[in-house]
Amino acid sequence: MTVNETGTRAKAPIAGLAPGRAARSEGSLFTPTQTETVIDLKGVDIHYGKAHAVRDVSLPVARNQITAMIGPSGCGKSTVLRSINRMNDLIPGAKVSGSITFHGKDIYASGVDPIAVRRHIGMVFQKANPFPKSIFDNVAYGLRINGMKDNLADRVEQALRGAALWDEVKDNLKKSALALSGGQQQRLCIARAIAVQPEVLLMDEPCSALDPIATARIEELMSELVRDYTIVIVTHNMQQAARVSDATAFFSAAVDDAGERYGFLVEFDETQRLFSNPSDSRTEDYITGRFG
Ligand SMILES: Nc1ncnc2c1ncn2[C@@H]1O[C@H](COP(=O)(O)OP(=O)(O)OP(=O)(O)O)[C@@H](O)[C@H]1O
Repeated sequence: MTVNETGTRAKAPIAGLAPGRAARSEGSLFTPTQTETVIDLKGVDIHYGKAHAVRDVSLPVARNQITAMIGPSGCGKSTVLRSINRMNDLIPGAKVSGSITFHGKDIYASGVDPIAVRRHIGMVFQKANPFPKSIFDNVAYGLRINGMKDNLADRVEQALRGAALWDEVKDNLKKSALALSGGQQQRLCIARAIAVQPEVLLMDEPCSALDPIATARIEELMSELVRDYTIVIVTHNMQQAARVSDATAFFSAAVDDAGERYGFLVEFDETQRLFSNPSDSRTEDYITGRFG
């Protein structure tokens, strides 16, 4: 993603991205048609060492939509999310196979720089993780390391405005980020993520450490951000998925014949339909609380 003269976002290919590999699986049950597919997972398998943690996931992510991933603990939601911007590369023994494309280009192709991938596909974590630096320096961090140092103050302001935090911090930009409340810290992390103008934001349970008021604020913010960004969120909170997302992927876990536990995608559909009329009984059992 590059910033043009008017400050609007323009798509730019990631240097070194080659055309996508052939997909191995048959695709998911539902393809969002309203907007273009930005990220496309096809037949994705993820191992941690010998453990085959996630099996055969196919999932298209549509532009300017919120795609939610829900499911019981340990079914692989975070693992799949991390594979979308190559964060799993940082985990020793983690291996992703199958095809994950960004605008049709394979993000795992040789020659693709994972740091460039993460600049286009940013991430916000479960627990707000501001650096022990000032509010300004937290937001400026990614800009500096990516060489985006022109108009630094303006870019920081825009990111803080985009994360709905500017009015609360504009007079205290030199204050330590660690002095902010939990909800403010999470919005600061969102500002840090959007400062480098990514196209996609991955959010791994961004509200799980927040109180209901701070959670509502982040949910409201997500509905504003989705006008400019494509968002994928992992959440334990089904009500949250139902409230904020356009499409929902329900994951579950099973044990294979060898006794090994693995996660897989059960159903992917428009959020409203998945929650009101799921096509798989396992989804219905989960959303109605009968899962056991
Ligand atoms: N860093 C890691 N090293 C080894 N195994 C891991 C690692 N992270 C996750 N796993 C394993 O992969 C599987 C899926 O875990 P993951 O955290 O992706 O599930 P999840 O659905 O996000 O769970 P939760 O909702 O509890 O966060 C689990 O069996 C887990 O133990």
